[in-house]
Amino acid sequence: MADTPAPSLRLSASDGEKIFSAEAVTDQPQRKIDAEAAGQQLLREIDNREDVLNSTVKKIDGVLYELRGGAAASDRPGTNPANPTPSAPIGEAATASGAAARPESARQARPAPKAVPPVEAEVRPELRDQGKPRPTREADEPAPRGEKPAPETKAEAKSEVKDKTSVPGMVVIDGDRGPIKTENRSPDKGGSDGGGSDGGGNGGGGKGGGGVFHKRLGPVDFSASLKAGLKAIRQNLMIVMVFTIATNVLVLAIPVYLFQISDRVLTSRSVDTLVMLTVLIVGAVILQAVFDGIRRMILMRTAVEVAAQLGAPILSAAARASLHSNGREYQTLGDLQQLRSFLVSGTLLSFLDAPIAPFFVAAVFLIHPHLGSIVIGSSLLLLIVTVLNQKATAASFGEANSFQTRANLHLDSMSRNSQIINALAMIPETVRLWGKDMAGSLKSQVLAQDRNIAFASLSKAVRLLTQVSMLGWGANLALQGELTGGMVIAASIIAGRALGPIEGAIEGWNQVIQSRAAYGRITSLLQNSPLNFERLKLPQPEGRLDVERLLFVPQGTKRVVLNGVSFSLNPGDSLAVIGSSGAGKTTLGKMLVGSILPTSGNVRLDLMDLRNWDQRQFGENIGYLPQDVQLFPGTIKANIARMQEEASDADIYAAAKLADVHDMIALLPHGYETFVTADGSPLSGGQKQRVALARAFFGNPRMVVLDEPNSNLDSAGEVALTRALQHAREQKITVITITQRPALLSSVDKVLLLVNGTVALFGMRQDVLNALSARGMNIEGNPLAQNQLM
Ligand SMILES: Nc1ncnc2c1ncn2[C@@H]1O[C@H](COP(=O)(O)OP(=O)(O)OP(=O)(O)O)[C@@H](O)[C@H]1O
Repeated sequence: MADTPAPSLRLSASDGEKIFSAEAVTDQPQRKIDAEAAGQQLLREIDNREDVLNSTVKKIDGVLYELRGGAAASDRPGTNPANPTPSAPIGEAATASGAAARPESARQARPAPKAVPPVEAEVRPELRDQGKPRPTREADEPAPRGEKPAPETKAEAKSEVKDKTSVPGMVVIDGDRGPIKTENRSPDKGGSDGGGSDGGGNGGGGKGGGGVFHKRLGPVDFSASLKAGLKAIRQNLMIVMVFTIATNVLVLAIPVYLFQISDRVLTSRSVDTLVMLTVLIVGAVILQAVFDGIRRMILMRTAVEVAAQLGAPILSAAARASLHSNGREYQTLGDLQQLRSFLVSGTLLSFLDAPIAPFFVAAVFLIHPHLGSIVIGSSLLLLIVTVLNQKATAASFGEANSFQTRANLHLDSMSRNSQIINALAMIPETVRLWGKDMAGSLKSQVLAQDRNIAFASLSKAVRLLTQVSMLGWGANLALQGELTGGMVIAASIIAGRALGPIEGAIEGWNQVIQSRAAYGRITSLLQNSPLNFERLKLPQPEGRLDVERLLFVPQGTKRVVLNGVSFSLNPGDSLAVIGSSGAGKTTLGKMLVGSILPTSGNVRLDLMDLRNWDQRQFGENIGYLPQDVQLFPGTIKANIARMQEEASDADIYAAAKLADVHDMIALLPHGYETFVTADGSPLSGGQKQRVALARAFFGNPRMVVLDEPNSNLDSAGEVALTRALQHAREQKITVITITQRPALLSSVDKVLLLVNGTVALFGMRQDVLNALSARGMNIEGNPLAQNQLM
């Protein structure tokens, strides 16, 4: 027996599959007993290995489950009785099929052909996330009963992950990942979301009425963000105040030291007392430095916290508010910067030190009432200086700020138009425009700062004179024996500490004014933002459009751009808006997508006024190609997907296909991954327009407005555009095309002729064209030229 070699068990792997094989190797198979013993040992070995393999298979199942996006725990293979493909114990598989049999669950672990949706099958390979795990169920294998289907797209997978990881009380502001805490309102309030079956993250893909409710990230609440920001400031300031008190108490160490040296050490001539005092004071000074450092660090973190809490809400609110202005609201981000600077400034520290000043005054009083009176008199004088300083500088600082705001707007417009500025050699003119406001700002600043510096110097002089008079009068008192020399010096130092905050406040007064104004603007922007008001979530629109008596008189003008414009479109209708230049077509187009609001009248999508739609839901259900196409710095892929990170490749491809730009993109060296800069390079004007067209069609919108979509297109582009319009018609998308060219008219059902902001003709295409020719007019509504008549 001892000579009998132990049977060996070999596990081998081939072709990526784990193949279980066992070989019992014996030198003397004729010895029955040995063979039996070897056989039993082999079986034991097999049992052990089975356990190992079973647990491995379970792990693989777990990984597969995770890769499929996480079904309910009860749906895990092997844990759900309804699941027909539980992890088969290895032993059973081996018994059933012999040594080479592959367990069922191991077969599942084998990389399987992907279940690719038809549209995705055509996507270029680089569009897919290479190397990322995909659902592995074989295409022809039915989903086990009770098992949630694996997500087909990245977006679905991500949205499921998001659902799983969402933290109660933390709501992400649309388009932002900032840590903004808002009230945890139920995202499903306002009706059923239809099970969220359309996948809110896919930009609304697969929508189109039928009672499917909108699903979105959650309500925004800028007031809550503001409150959270202020709460962070308040809480931190309370902690800072504790350290401030400690620091100020420890500041007394030096005067106490002086006092003790002159009155105790020098009189007793005790070195021991001196050493002990020095050790104590050194400790106090170090502690004071540490406390001071800590409070500055807390303030610095408070500034960061405020920026993190309010940055995203301010930008969101500014973006929304700029709809009705020239974009100056964006400068509120600069106000946030101002607030941050104030939070880490010495001026704030002076203000924090101020409440402790009365205690210092009291300490001086305790040393001698005369000296205390001098300090109080000086404090009152400094307060008067403070008030005068505020009155003398407030107007000039305000003026400087408003000039600065205007100069910033010029700067912004220069950066946006840098190409035209360079091409037309307009640099001197634009710099002059900026310079005029900048000069105004600097002039006002100089005036204000001159006064501020004068008052600051005055306050400094008052403080120093106070100390001098205290020393002088203190010496006099000392001569009379009412005080010791040490007490006089200590009183002078403490007085300096009492008056310091007032002096600091005067010096930093400009900052106080600016920060107060900045805070006011931030508060007003966040509290008045229309995004604060949660709208009822409606079913996805079908694309019915009603325009009722639109009047538009731009703010500050008396010009009537649109007057009594009314018309209606059914879902799937296509309309061409024609008319001469300046007739109001673009204005009408902007009004249809809600980017400008009418002076009076209504635009309704599925009967609901645009003003009452939830903005996010509305945006996801419409498409817009503006006359002046602008792309965002990013890849073509991201631009088509409206910069949505969670957009699926299939949706991007579908939009590109619908807009007929896939072939054009495919010819670019980096395809969909081509990076587009802010000025649109490396795309040509026509290519930019076509990418923007795909962006307009992204997410299967129900209504699309195209403003001069063929203005930059060549004939191939025009053919592609016509095909896109046909696609849209098949998809029952309501399309409004603003055009001055006859080429697109063949792709629309209806035509609206706008003349001087009023509807001159509206009806079926042929009827309108007949009416035009009967009146001897071209499609711009102008009389036909002689050669056109012939
Ligand atoms: N905010 C505004 N302030 C003042 N005037 C405006 C404003 N918006 C539009 N207008 C005026 O309204 C008229 C119509 O402009 P709109 O851009 O809608 O014309 P359009 O028909 O699209 O012209 P085009 O075909 O040349 O683009 C123009 O005369 C324009 O100057």
